Formats: sequence, structure tokens, C-alpha cells
Amino acid sequence: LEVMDDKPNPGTLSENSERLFSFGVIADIQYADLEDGYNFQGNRRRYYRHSLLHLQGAIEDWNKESSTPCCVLQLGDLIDGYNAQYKASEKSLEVVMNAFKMLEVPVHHIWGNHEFYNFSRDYLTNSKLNTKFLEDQIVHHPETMPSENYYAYHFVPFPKFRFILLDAYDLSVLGIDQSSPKYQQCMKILREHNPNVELNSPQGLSEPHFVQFNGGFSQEQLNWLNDVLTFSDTHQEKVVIVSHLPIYPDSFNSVCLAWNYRDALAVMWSHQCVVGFFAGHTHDGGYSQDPFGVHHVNLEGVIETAPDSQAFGTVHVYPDKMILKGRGRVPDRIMNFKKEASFHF
Ligand SMILES: Nc1ccn([C@@H]2O[C@H](COP(=O)(O)OP(=O)(O)OC[C@H](O)CO)[C@@H](O)[C@H]2O)c(=O)n1
Repeated sequence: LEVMDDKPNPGTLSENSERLFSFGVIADIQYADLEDGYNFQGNRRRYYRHSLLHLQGAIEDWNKESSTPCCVLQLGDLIDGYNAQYKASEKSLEVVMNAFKMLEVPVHHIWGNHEFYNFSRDYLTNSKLNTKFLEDQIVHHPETMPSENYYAYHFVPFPKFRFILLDAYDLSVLGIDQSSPKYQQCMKILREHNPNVELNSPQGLSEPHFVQFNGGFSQEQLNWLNDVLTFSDTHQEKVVIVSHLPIYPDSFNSVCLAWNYRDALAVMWSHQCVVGFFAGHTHDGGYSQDPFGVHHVNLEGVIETAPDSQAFGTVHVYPDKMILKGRGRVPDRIMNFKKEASFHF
């Protein structure tokens, strides 16, 4: 890994290999038409209104890029939970989606905890935040079709390079009918690991990620992920996985991990094809390469980004690496593929 502080043009860093394609990344916009506030700990300022201007700035930049990104990955928490309290959820969603109309390439939306503070899962499924229509289907491989029980899909914007969007709130007590068996099952999991009265509090927990603002992956979704990764291994594809919640403990503070991150890692690590895992949620950002060579990027959150900075990035993909060109407080990174995973032409 190399971190580049002085932000040279990534093009100059890759003279020996040809750029294949690029994609945009942005996380935790959490727009609300509200004065600035603070996070729960009171140590990070949240710029609810300015987050929209940050998004608009990012869209302008992506539109102007000389090599147009194939798409943008919006890593979840598009509008803040405060909107629900002010009965402004639909209005705020409309404002942000109108901003996205200016983007000249498709955007793939992930769902985070703040989506479920504002909307039910049923509402989200029927909303513009459902971008499953952008999925690619693999003929004669029905096992690679996601079920309707979770919001996940895969797509291939460049030959042999697959993206998989995961639903990290497939197991969750958020946005789900409290009388449903799945809610009861998820509440049981949460309470078994978190005896606090306030289930959002990680205080005193040996596994502090078992909090209400996190969630997890059902066995059904993990089986599907395993099937898609099996296909990708067999067809010498490279895969980037995208989720609101991170799954690798070394890449940031462990409170924000998915409940059953170990199960997701076990599936991922049983395959060769995965080269990167992009997540949001942590707001502070983070990075780590795991022992299997997978690059885990936790993107800095827009909501906690001062007006004089920025928080988004463009990832340029080469035969042997990905280069994240970060803007503002998102650092640049060179992420080499493990040797056996380089493209061979
Ligand atoms: N220790 C805590 C932390 C949070 N809460 C409450 O949980 C809800 C969600 O918290 P919030 O910080 O808004 O969630 P984000 O997704 O924006 O951020 C995730 C991580 O915190 C980033 O580091 C909210 O109602 C909080 O008040 C809590 O009770 N106890």
C-alpha cells in the first residue's frame, strides 16, 4: 500500500499499465434541512445542510472527469434520521434525488441505518433508492440471482470485473414490522449480545458491534454471495464488494462492524476473486489490507466534512491495481491486486 498525501494525478502513477475503467464513491451524505449539529459523542460536527452542497460538488467533478466514471456507488445513509422527526423524509429524499439527476452516469444506492430511520423496507423497495434494475443477470446460473428477501445484486461494468452490493441490514430490527418473525429473530440476536436498556449503546459489551444501529447478513444472503463468488472464481473475474457496514475489524473502530462480520469474511476468504470491499458508516474513514490481499476501504462520511473540505473519490481500475483518487479528506490510495489476481491480456 502507498498513501499519497500530495495527491498527484493518478494517471502519472500508472505509466506501465492501461486504465480499464473508473467508478465514483461517496458515503454518509445524511442530508437534512437543519442547522449543524454533533454526533452522539459530541466530538464531531455534522453539517446537515452543507452535505447537499458537498454532493452537488462531487457530481460536478465526476461529470467533468476526463475519463468518465462508469457509475457512482452511494454507500448508504443518504438522508439523516432527523428527517423522520421533522416529517421531512420524503421532501429531503426528493431534494437529494434531484441533485443526483445532474449526474451523467448511473448511481447504485446502498441502504444504511438512516434509510431505515426514515422509511420502511417496503417503502425503500418501491422507491428510487432501489437500483436493483441496474443488476446484471448471469444466464443459466439461477443460483446467482438474489432473492427478494434482501436488497442485494451484482453488475459488471467492465468485462471480468463484477461489483456485488450487499444488504447489511438484512438482519436488523430497523425498518421491519415488529410483529414479523424476522423482527423477533433479529431482536433475539441483538438482546443476546447486548444487555443494555439502550440497544444503541455499546457500553460494556465484549462485542461492541452488537448495537441497534448495525445489522447483519442472513444465511440466505451469504449463500447467494458464496454462489456469485464461485461463479466469479470459475470465470477468472475480479470482484469488488460494497456494503454500508464494514466487515474487517482492522480497518476502523470495531463498534461499526456488521453483526456477523466473521461469517461474511469466511465466505469472502474462501474465494480468490475478491480484491476490494468498500463501506461507509464509520464517518472517520479507514483502510486495511487483510491477510488474503483484499483492500478494505471505509470511506469518510460527507456529513462530518467541513464546508471548506470534500469527501468523495474516484477509483481508477488498472490490470494490476485500483487507485483511489480521493478528494478533500479522502486520502489517495494505491491498492495493488494480489499477484494471482492481476488481469492477464
Ligand atoms: N453510543 C451511541 C451511539 C449512537 N446512539 C444513537 O444511535 C442512533 C444512530 O446513531 P448515529 O450516530 O446517528 O448513527 P450514524 O450511522 O450516523 O453513525 C454511526 C456511527 O456512530 C459513526 O461513528 C442515534 O439515534 C444515536 O443517538 C446511541 O444511542 N448511543
